[in-house]
Amino acid sequence: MGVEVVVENLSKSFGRQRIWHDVTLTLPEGEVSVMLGPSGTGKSVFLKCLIGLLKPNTGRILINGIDLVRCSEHQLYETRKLFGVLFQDGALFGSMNLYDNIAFPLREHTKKSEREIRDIVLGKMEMVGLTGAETKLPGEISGGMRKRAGLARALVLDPQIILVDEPDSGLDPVRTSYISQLLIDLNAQVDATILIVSHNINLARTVPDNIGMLFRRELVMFGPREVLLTSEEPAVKQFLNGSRIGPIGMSEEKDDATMAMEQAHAEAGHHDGSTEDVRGVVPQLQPTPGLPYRDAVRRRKDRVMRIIHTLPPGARTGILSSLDDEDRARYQLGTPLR
Ligand SMILES: Nc1ncnc2c1ncn2[C@@H]1O[C@H](COP(=O)(O)OP(=O)(O)OP(=O)(O)O)[C@@H](O)[C@H]1O
Repeated sequence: MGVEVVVENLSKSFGRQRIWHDVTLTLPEGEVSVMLGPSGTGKSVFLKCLIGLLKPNTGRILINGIDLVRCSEHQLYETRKLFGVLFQDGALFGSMNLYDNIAFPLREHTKKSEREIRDIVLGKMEMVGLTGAETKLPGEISGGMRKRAGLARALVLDPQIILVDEPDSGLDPVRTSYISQLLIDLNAQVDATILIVSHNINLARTVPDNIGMLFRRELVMFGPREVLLTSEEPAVKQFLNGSRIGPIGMSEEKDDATMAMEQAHAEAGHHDGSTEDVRGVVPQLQPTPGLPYRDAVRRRKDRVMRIIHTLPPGARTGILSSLDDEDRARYQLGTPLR
């Protein structure tokens, strides 16, 4: 299972340029979180600080009791092994085919035989829907496929924390929905802690368990998805609606069988992730039918129900209306009026 990441009073400047300060949040173990924010607010810098590629000026980043800001080089090296990172462009080597790109971390960091490597690489390629593309070069495939290949490579060392920088960048809305579904499916299968940096509203509405937002060099908020999605905070409302009014200034063909299967899933009530001018809390994506249940869902419900009395009314309503009869019995809430 994924590990918890605790960030306390983190600040980062480059020279005299303050990027953000006093950022405090916890990425709960095995849950999916999204960090939103307008361009240039330092989301990528935040990811790089988490993995130790950039050093924050003050604050702590605690993982398994180790503070990454102050630990030794050896501890940082060891802790980094817990991470898998998908960079914006996939960061693939242009001269290597997908198989060798994905095998690269295994050949660099492990003593596994080529036979073991083959099993792992093909397994991860299947997980991200790239079976059969082993010999393709990164330059020969679409942006969506490159993201998938980058994700497969991020997964080969079985990370407990997965950082994803703008999975939607350069993708059309349909491919973005597929990547969204893939991230939820991955979480169901590997139960890793996932942090996604994005400014895609649909992805933020439908994928994460928790959402935060950076704006004006601060973390405006971070918490259960229902809090941000029902927030009256002007910057948050404006951002979610993609409006100019507010404080923020200026692959592939699908075959018939797949289409029929997806239609059947939709008719069976599986939400497809689309949101058309929807306000407030929309249903969260669920794993594709046939995949395991996301363990994070139960853990998050327990966690959120413990703090629900501290949350704003809109968030409380959103959380309570997402509970089914079994949940209501579990949390001793009685039967709602229908
Ligand atoms: N290594 C660096 N040295 C100096 N300044 C940097 C460095 N890395 C990032 N910055 C600055 O930090 C600021 C935040 O950049 P960052 O890429 O984190 O923003 P972002 O929120 O991820 O933006 P976008 O959504 O457009 O990708 C920018 O002003 C950038 O120029």
